[in-house]
Amino acid sequence: MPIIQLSDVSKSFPPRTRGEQPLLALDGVSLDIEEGDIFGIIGYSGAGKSTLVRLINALERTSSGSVVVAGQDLTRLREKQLRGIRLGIGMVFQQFNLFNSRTVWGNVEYPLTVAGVPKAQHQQRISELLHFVGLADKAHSYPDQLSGGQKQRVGIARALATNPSILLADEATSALDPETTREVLELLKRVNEELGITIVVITHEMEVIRSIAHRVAVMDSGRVIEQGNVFDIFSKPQSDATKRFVSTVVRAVPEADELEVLRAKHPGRIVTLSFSDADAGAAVSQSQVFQALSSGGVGFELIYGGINDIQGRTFGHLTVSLTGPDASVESALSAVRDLVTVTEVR
Ligand SMILES: Nc1ncnc2c1ncn2[C@@H]1O[C@H](COP(=O)(O)OP(=O)(O)OP(=O)(O)O)[C@@H](O)[C@H]1O
Repeated sequence: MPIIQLSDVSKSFPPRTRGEQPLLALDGVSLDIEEGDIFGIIGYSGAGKSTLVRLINALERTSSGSVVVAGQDLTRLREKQLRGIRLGIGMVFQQFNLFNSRTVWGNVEYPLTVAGVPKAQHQQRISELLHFVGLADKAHSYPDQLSGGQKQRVGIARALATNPSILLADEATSALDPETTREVLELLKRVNEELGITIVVITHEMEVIRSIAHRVAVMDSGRVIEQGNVFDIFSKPQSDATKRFVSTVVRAVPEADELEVLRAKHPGRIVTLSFSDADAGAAVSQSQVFQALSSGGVGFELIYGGINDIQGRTFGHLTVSLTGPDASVESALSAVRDLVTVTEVR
């Protein structure tokens, strides 16, 4: 049973000026997010990600379709019941949203007070949370005395204060440098693994998806255009938008301008060989591929690409230039096609 289930969800906003069409921010979105998962949602600006988050944490209502969170259909609940649902969902924001006038301790205490947790329990809970995020020594600092990464750690501690079962991280690392991003993503991973909290990560950065997500949905113009486990999406993206996202972290097929440079240097026939450990016998087939290529007097040179590791599994795209008599190249390639995917580079 998924902990979050969206079925055919649409959300439209009234037009900004009279006579215009309503704006369809979400258009028939269906998603199942399993308990214990780290689920990534990626899309460019305006794709509908934030709207989706606001439906999951019950800040907005759907125009049609249903949102079920922890077994409760939010579209059927009253405002008072929705408040209960919100308590079970922690939020982490891009701009941290801390109270600058309160200390780190005060920021983490705030949700405990709002939730009516007895004062006598605050001390232990806050201290536990600050230890968990590695900020026990900053309890009495104010946000403007902290680095971006430290601020986001406070944001995470605050989001965890009331023991939510779900954490929504909306562009949580987008304001951070790459090194700090890695630290915050590692912390989110610990939140998932050690505390068993389901995490929904909203981002426009594929590197974030690669680093921590188990499953991912790609959004474009209010729709989910592709979804699946992260390895499959990275190794075999289907839609153009997904391919563009993947190409930001994976060198697959050379772009037109790169190809021009490669062609000038390598006169042979250029093909890309795509490997994946999901293909049967992949470990063996790499050496078989190179044997097959070099047989029959065919020369080959690796000119572009690389092998990628996604959560312990490998795939790669290697572009090679093949030289030799046409018939030999063709026969080598037909043997190779039995082992891996071969794409002609034109
Ligand atoms: N309250 C609103 N009223 C009118 N239009 C809205 C409202 N909220 C969002 N939209 C519109 O819905 C579309 C989706 O916006 P949304 O903020 O969900 O996208 P996003 O993928 O989160 O983008 P970003 O990363 O820029 O926030 C946009 O065209 C946006 O202008």
